[in-house]
Amino acid sequence: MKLKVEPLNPAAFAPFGEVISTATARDEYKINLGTTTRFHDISRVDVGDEGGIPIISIFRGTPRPMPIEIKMMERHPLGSQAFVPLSGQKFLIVVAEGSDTPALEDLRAFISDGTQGVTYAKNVWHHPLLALEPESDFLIVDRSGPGNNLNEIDLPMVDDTPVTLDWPQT
Ligand SMILES: NC(=O)N[C@@H](O)C(=O)O
Ligand code: NI
Repeated sequence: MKLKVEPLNPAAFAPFGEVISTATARDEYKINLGTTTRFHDISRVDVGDEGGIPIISIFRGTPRPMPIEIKMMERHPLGSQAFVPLSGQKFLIVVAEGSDTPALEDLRAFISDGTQGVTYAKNVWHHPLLALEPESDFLIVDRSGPGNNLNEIDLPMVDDTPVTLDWPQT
């Protein structure tokens, strides 16, 4: 099965979480004597269940071998997880609707233009980081704390072939 890669946009991504960009701030105003613009309250961090705390990490991602195969998904039942590219790099996002076992038809794929990050809402199925450009860093905001915050699942194959991607025509 080939999964169509869509340009990332807030409306399309809304069932899965939030797009993080200067265009998606809930408010925007000047601070610091007008020298800085605050893009305020872009995305929410939802990590407090079962005593979780928010932490900031950096993931240094390297591209997956091409053609990228989508063989598994994961979710974090106790917290959201945010990815922000730190050097304007594009990256791939694969998510699935619903909180039950994801079926292939529930999968959606998006590509960030490099100015956009994402927050996966708590318990949303997603593929672990899919970097597309040579070794690039991502700021991560997610949860540290007790309890199991990771479910993983293998995806079915069709005719012994894993899900691959149908990239937009450039
Ligand atoms: N394993 C880990 O911390 N990262 C994943 O959750 C991911 O979504 O990349
Ligand atoms: Ni994750």
